[in-house]
Amino acid sequence: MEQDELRDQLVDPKSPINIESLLDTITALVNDCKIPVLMRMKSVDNFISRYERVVESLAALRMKAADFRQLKVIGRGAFGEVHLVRHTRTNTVYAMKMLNKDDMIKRADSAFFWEERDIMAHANSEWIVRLQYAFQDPRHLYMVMEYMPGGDLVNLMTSYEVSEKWTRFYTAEIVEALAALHSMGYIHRDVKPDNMLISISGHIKLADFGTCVKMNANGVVRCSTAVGTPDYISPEVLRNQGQDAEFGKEVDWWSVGVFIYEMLVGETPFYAEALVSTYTNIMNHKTSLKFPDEPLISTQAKDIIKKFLSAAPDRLGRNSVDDIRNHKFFVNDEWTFATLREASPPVIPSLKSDDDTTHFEEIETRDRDNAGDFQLPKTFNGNQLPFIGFTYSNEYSPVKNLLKGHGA
Ligand SMILES: CN(C)[C@H]1CCc2nc(NC(=O)c3cccc([C@H]4CCCN4C(=O)Nc4cccc(C#N)c4)c3)sc2C1
Repeated sequence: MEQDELRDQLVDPKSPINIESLLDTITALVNDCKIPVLMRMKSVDNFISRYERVVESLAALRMKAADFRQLKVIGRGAFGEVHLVRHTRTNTVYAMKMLNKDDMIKRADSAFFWEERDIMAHANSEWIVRLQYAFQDPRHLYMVMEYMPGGDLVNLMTSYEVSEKWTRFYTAEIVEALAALHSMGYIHRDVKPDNMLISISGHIKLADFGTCVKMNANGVVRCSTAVGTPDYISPEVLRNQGQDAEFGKEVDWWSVGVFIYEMLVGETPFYAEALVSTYTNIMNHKTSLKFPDEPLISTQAKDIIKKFLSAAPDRLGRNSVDDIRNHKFFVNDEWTFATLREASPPVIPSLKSDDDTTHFEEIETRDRDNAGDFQLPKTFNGNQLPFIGFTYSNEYSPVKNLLKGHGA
């Protein structure tokens, strides 16, 4: 490998040997070896005494949680929370997602975050929430993302009576967001109003990509675990519980059908008290899909819902997104799919300040006795290895500039 080719690799955010990944590696090795039992071995003890100080000074130079002031908890998921934070150096607010490494190691579930990191880091799309930084410490992964002060569409649906006009706008924006994600080669698999966030301008962005999976060359994924939220899950993903299923991006278009129905009717089409009944309704969607007499729903709205909530081979969007864009449901006199970004959204969030969180539900802080549940491993488990390479910064860090010969 030539000299300048190696240097290019060291500064390429997509290279597995970029400088951030190499610094992650030495940090992970020290943290995984700094265990009393292991340090009885001469080689480990010598290594730690040479590198422990180096890694500590490195951590002080790199991005860390202490660089951000925690303002409010604005969301919670299976392995962590999202906090509204303010970056002390730049005074900018961000949404910072923290994932607990212990939980992921314990449940052997420590790979799902790569898709989320890569999509938000490299999408470069106005339809996808942007990742500003990703970093880590021995206990957590951190994703510093743009703050979406309008909250999610669940919050909007509980705050307003959503008209067909509004539904048309938000559906069109989600169609463009999913088209962007699919064009990157990913399927979302958990499209639901919770993952549709409203920006300061009132336009929508897709968020929470933990369930995303990369399509193969034929545009399908083989994966048995049924991922997603019951109400929005497609029949083909449900049917192949456990077995090795093959499905494509049309699973996301099914969820859009559920979303349109929910915005217009006020509840999801296959909802039932018992989860197993919801599944039955989804499997029998041909007969279970019903439209109530109230509220009145236009024929074109019913038509597009039926075309999304149909069997995978005939589902709208299966062949091309244009089949969706050309559906008569979207015909209106204010915008087209080409001018959507310039159209004025139904709701422009009213905000008193850059850290206004009124559009987010109150979340009780979970007082986890952090000290309690963290025990030092007894031997080398390599618990830090799954997270090497996660660190990312979308600006040139001083180190990268140095390597590129631009000076500090
Ligand atoms: C089972 N395995 C395979 C994996 C399947 C996928 C998966 N996803 C997880 N995900 C989480 O553990 C998690 C943690 C915090 C927040 C959130 C979301 C859910 C609530 C809000 N949220 C979110 O991402 N919000 C967000 C995102 C971006 C910007 C803004 C703002 N403003 C807000 C999710 S854990 C896990 C296990």
